[in-house]
Amino acid sequence: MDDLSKSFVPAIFILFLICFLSIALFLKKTSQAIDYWLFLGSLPSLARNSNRLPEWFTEVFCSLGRGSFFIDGPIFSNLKYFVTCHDKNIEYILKSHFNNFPKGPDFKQIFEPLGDGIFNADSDTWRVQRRMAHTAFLSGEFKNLLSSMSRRVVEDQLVPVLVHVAKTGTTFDLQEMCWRFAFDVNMNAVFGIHPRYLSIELPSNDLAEAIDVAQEAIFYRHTMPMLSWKLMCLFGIGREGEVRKALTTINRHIYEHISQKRIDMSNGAQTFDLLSTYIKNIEEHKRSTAPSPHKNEDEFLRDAMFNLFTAGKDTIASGLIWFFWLVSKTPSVEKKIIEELKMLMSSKTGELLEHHEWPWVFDSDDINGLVYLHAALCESLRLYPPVPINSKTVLNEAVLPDGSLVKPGMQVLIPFYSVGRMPWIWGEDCLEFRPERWIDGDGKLNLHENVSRFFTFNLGPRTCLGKDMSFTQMKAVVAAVLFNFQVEVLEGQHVCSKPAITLHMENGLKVKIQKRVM
Ligand code: HEM
Repeated sequence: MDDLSKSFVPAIFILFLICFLSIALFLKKTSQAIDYWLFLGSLPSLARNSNRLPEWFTEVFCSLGRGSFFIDGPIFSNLKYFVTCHDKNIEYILKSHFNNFPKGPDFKQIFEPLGDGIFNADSDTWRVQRRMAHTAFLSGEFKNLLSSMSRRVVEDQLVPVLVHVAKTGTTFDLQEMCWRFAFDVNMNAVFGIHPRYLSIELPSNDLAEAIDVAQEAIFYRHTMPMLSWKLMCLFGIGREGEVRKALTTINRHIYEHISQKRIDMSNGAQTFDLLSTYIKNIEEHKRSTAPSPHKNEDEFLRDAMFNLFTAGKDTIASGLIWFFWLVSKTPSVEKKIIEELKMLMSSKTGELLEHHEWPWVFDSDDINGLVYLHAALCESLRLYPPVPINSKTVLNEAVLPDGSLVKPGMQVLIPFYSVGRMPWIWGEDCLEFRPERWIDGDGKLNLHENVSRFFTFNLGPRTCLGKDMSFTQMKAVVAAVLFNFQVEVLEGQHVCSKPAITLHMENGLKVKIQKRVM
């Protein structure tokens, strides 16, 4: 063979191989509803859809017609995601084989502003946090505080603001009101503080703003290679520079609240917020002989409180805003909610509706038992789960109930958003807002039937601790708003979700309200 042929043969072989791989990969691309590129894997698809992951995952599941798929990163990277909305897989990962699916080291680094708080912790650190939080949430005093405080914030802050905008006929952003409400209620519940962020003047609040900055940066960390945001963090530039400043503000506020609380408690103040409960718990522990589980008490309290606060604030606001939007598009549901509230009011007061005082605020204990309102909230949380995607890391290789093989170090993504939108889980009418699916033939809530497919509050040992608290707060707001006001969502708005860890609206929800005439 001459020299020319010698160099031609390998070149032709390589060309043939490339053609073969390209055709194979092209075929894979067209059959999988998610692009697969030579060398790059599915990274281009992931990047293109990174600002609409919940919607994109839902589209992929529907076009594949099955509940799981893999996303491969570039050929030489170890990036590999397993995405699943298969109900049996979810139960396996979150419940029956919970220990094999921790949050993992990457999660902890991305969410490092949360410190060692409950969201960011695994194994023993998590167990300590979970035990303390569980005790605090279950206490009768805390539950009482929560229901009286939800009513107070609605009565003293939310309703007066809404009466004001109704009288002036002003257009306003309902999402912002929900944010402000959730901020105030959770400051009360966690720190025992009354910031009045929700008031007619719509004041600014540096803590609220700093938390938003930190949360946004955490979200964008998910979309970048770790090395790049870590370098930005090291040099304090871009979003990472803003996070540094935001964290200084957040820490200053939280440490101030902790030391003020200690002073108040040593002066004999009786408070039942979560911070007080934690401090009492730590003091009791010190009196026992057991070694303290906390290296630095204030740091422990800072992490614990910051986690509890962020857990409650954004989720409640998100749950509320999508609910109001769905109700505005479904007048039949609104009508039934108002009928239920009217009946409650008449039964409580014996008054004729025409004579009731306006605005009217319900007691949390009374509205907690309303069946249709509860069903409507569950239905909205199914379609718009405030935490749209949960993520876990695989510890040991496992074969999941649908036969998928997951390997150590792989990231598992569970899009709760998609779970609520799969016809094979919720039926062909899964995209309809139909609270009736939560009510049985006897007119009672059939939560039991939905327990194995409604994952909005997570499942298993890490189930949300604030579920009851969330319903109490959301019902208090919904009852006050819908019973007293007619909410008109302005036409022509583009309502879509914002890329974030919790599901918010990108452009808010502009509304006008007026007094409801019964
Ligand atoms: C509609 C409102 C809410 C929804 C949909 C919701 C949903 C969730 C979800 C999906 C998780 C699991 C997160 C994960 O594993 O990373 C979670 C955990 C948690 N939630 Fe909620 N949540 C809501 C409101 C609240 C409120 C008001 C609180 C009270 C402060 C709260 C406290 C917690 C806590 C402490 C955890 C951590 C549980 C653990 O890791 O052991 N949540 N929640």
